[in-house]
Amino acid sequence: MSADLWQRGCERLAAELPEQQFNTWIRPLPAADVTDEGGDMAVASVQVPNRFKLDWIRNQYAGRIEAVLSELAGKPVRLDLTLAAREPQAAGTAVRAAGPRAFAQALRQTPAPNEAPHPTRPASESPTSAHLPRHRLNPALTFDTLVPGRANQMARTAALHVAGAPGQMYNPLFIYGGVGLGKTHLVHAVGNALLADRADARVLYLHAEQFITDVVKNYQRKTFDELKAKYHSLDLLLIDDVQFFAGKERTQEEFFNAFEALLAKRAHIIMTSDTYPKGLVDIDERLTSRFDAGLTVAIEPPELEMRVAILMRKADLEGTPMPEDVAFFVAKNVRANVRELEGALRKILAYSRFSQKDINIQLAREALKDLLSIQNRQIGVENIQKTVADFYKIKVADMYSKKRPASIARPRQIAMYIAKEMTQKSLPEIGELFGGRDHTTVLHAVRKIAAERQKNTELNQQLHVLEQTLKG
Ligand SMILES: Nc1ncnc2c1ncn2[C@@H]1O[C@H](COP(=O)(O)OP(=O)(O)OP(=O)(O)O)[C@@H](O)[C@H]1O
Repeated sequence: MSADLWQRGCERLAAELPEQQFNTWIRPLPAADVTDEGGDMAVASVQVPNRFKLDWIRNQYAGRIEAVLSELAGKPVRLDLTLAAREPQAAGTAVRAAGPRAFAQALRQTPAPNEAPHPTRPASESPTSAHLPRHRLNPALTFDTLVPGRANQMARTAALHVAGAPGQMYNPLFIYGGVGLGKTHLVHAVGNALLADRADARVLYLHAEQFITDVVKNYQRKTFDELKAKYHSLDLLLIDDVQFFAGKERTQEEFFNAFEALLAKRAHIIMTSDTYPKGLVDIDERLTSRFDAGLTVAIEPPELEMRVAILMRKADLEGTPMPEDVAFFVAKNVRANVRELEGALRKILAYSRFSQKDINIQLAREALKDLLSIQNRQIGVENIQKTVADFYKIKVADMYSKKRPASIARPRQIAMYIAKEMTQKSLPEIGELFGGRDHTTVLHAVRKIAAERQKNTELNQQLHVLEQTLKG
């Protein structure tokens, strides 16, 4: 594969995209590392400096980048976006963008001072810079483009309600769920809907990480009044991934102040997180109890019919309708979350465009060959987590949460043990899938349960039932 593929791709994108968009999002990216995957597919790996940029590029440009690279390479090229490691991690290592936990963990590894998460990021590079509208909403993420279904019914209904009557019921609204299930999409939808209704509404979308950055900046400059003026004057504050506040005391304090001020003047606050308020760790109780004081709703992984609907809808939006039988085939095989569905769809579209063949099951099977062969070989960790959580009557979210009571920690260890026994995944991969835990935690769980199984017949029996269910 030609080493300058990325360079040529960028030249093409520079010609195609508006200059400002190209300069903001594509030009600053480091050159991709392009590798062949089994000959008929290549992977272009690109490190992105932060999660906000990563999500934005994935949502806005990934399809286009893949299409351009595929055309230039003469074969399908998959784009693999990863979060670049921050100092002080060794240069060249990357934190895979598998979920907020992994990223939060990377953040926590940054050195003192306690709250200086981005010592190396120049202000001009921040996603809060003038390249974006002040509210920082992505106009593509609306209620119209969000496919409804059982999995998001409660959250969507509550969000619609808030968009229609902010500052009244369900304040604050707390939305939680696993990665890639549409939390970010939903909060943007509320902001966009409110602005469509009232163009002068003061709305702000922020990833929690950006709030932290703001607090640090104002702390250094001793400009807390500005910070207050900015946040306390809003009508709607949308704040994503609040679990990132963990361990950041000063940020929590400022957020608490903003929170109280906004509620007092009946502005609305919507937050998202990877776990429910009481499941948050290293966040002051004073805050978590307030998070829970309005309405807390979960977004679950979508069921089969919803996955089919999402695929068909997104394919339509791309201008390449997907036949229903193909959508069922893909949805049956790609189950983890919507982001993965989007990835599968992109692969199929790129494959179809490149080979100039219509989309059918055969083509989908070829495009998703790698993914399907992995799945056929092994039972998914997600399935293990669900089965074990059902069996011990805990929430699936507890599998990724940092909660430690024995009633949760034990089923989690059992799930890790089964994941090691029944899948091909490595200890670090399993740790990652259990909320970004260290591989030594997984190893400890595996050894502990394996040893106990020898002595404890009741546990052995339970494990047996679980294993049969999973094989079933
Ligand atoms: N119901 C849905 N209909 C259409 N698109 C969806 C739906 N749910 C999620 N998506 C899409 O899936 C992708 C991932 O969603 P989103 O970024 O909102 O997930 P998230 O829950 O915020 O994940 P994370 O915790 O990783 O930030 C987005 O491109 C979003 O538009």
